[in-house]
This record gives sequence, C-alpha cells and structure tokens, in this order.
Amino acid sequence: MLRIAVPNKGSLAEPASAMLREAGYKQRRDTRELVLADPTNDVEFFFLRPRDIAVYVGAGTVHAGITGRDLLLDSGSTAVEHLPLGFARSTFRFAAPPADGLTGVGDLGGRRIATSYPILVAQHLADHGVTTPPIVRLDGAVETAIQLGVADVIADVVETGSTLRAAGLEVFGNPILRSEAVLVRAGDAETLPPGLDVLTRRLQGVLVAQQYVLMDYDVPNALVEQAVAITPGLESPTVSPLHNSEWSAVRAMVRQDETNRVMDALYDVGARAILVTQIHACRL
Ligand SMILES: Nc1ncnc2c1ncn2[C@@H]1O[C@H](COP(=O)(O)OP(=O)(O)OP(=O)(O)O)[C@@H](O)[C@H]1O
Ligand SMILES: O=P(O)(O)OC[C@H]1O[C@H](OP(=O)(O)OP(=O)(O)O)[C@H](O)[C@@H]1O
Ligand SMILES: [Mg+2]
Repeated sequence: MLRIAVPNKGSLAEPASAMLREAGYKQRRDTRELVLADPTNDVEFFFLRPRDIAVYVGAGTVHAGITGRDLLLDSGSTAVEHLPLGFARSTFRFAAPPADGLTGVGDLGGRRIATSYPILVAQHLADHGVTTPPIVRLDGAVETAIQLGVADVIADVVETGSTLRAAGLEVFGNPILRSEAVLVRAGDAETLPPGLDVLTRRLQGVLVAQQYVLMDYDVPNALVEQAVAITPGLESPTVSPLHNSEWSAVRAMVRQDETNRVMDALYDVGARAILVTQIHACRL
C-alpha cells in the first residue's frame, strides 16, 4: 500500500487535498484526522506538518508526499522532487529597508539575516562565498525582525509582496528560489515504490485538465495544414470529415492561458465555429 504524506496545516493543506480529491482519492472530512486509509485505491494518507514531510519521505517512512520546494530544500532531507504541482507558487527573497541601499547577495557580508529557512539561506550564502553572523532562525512573521532589532535583513516567502510593503521593506537582488508545491519521493530508493506511477499519472491528469482546454473548429480542407500548425495538440490533433466535403472538423488540446490568442489566429486563417470546452479529467 502506497503511503502518502499530505500537509495538515498552512497554505499547502487545502489545495493539496483538493488536488488529491480531484485525482479520485478519498480525503479527510475532519481536520483532526491524522491518518486516512483509501483501500479502493490501495493508498494510505498521513496528514503531517508541511515542514516535516520531506523528513519522513527521506527516511523512507512514507513513500511520497506533497510539500513546498522551499521546504524540501530547507529540510536537509535526501528526498527529491518528483513532480511539480503548480500551486502555492512563491519566490524566496532577501528584503531590507530601502534606505539601506542593498543591491544583492554580495552586499550581505557581516549582516544579520533572519529567516524561517536557515538551511536554504546558508546554502545560498555559501554558493556566493558570503560570510555573515549566525542566521537568526524564526518561526514566522519574519518581516518584523528588522523593526525589532534582531536582524538587518530578512529572507522570506514572497507572493504578492503586500506583507513586505506593510512592513516597509523592499526585496533586493535576484530571487533565491522560485517555489511551488511539489510531490517528493525518497532519493536513494533503488526502485520506485509500487503505485507511485499511478499517483503520478493521476496528478498529471489533474494538472493537464486544469491547464488545457479542448478546442473544436471547422476549417476549409485547403486550410487544414495552416490551422493545425496553430493547434498542434499534445500528440496530434484529430481531423474528421464534415458533411460538406470541402470542410473538415479539427479537435485539439490548447493551453488555457492561450485560448483567446489561438482563437484569434484560427479565425484569421479561416476557421469558423470555434468552440472551447473545459476538460474534466485526463490521462495522458
Ligand atoms: N503567501 C503565500 N503564497 C504562496 N505560497 C506560500 C505563501 N505562504 C507560504 N507559502 C508556501 O507554503 C509553504 C509553507 O507552508 P507552511 O505551512 O510552513 O507555512 P504557511 O503556509 O505560511 O502556514 P503558517 O504560517 O500558518 O504555518 C511553503 O512552500 C511556502 O512557499
Ligand atoms: O507576499 P505576500 O502575498 O504578502 O505573502 C507572503 C507572506 O505569506 C506568508 O506568511 P503567513 O501569512 O503564512 O505568515 P507567517 O509569516 O507567520 O508564516 C509568508 O511567510 C510571507 O510572510
Ligand atoms: Mg506562514
């Protein structure tokens, strides 16, 4: 039975469970449930703190888990990223009061840095050959550390930037990391755990269903090649004859965020009756 770790709290918990539910797995109804068996799918879910998930997976206690790329890298675990999941996207960045005029990691020598991700930050500083006083490890609300005098600089998760703005801080330098939720698995396993391939395909199916739409259109036979070049699909688009033998019907998957650009391009080429449908589920 495949053992899967799922975040029990924080910003990863709800979208991770929603994605697993979408992939056809049973998910808990009561947030106090810590273990949930799904015998139909031959899996067992363990609801754990997001920060601990890579530790359990690295130790081999559970076969796979959902966590943040930033948390994985900060865990020091040997677990590895198996599949990016496209939610909880954020950047991990340095920030300081704008008046300090800091421009990049090279300016950080000798400065006190506060963060909830000390391993990630220490690795980044080492990669750039920068030496600082010991990193100040905080649990959260890191943005306040400068005002309260325990640090000169912070390194933290930034999504919209509104928390930083409210604290009067500004990011500087390049992002340390671009993070998102990821499925992790043990890095040192000789063979992949049985059942991980099914979980992976199901999650990929959810991602594709979220990211793609189905596009149908009619096009004169003479223009099929031009139209198909605009909608190459994942493998190859379906082209079927229409009752009017001078026209064909085409069906292809198109990236959701390109829907309108593609419809405009198809119309310009001469396609008509262009229809877009949501995909509910998919197995590539
Ligand atoms: N505002 C945000 N936008 C996107 N991702 C975020 C945001 N805040 C945290 N994350 C991501 O969530 C993961 C951290 O989850 P964790 O549960 O430890 O903290 P949290 O979501 O901030 O919850 P809490 O602070 O309530 O404990 C990381 O992968 C981080 O990148
Ligand atoms: O760029 P933003 O959109 O403002 O989001 C980033 C903030 O969100 C998270 O904080 P959270 O609310 O989880 O509080 P925490 O610092 O206590 O973890 C993160 O730690 C940042 O502080
Ligand atoms: Mg937080």
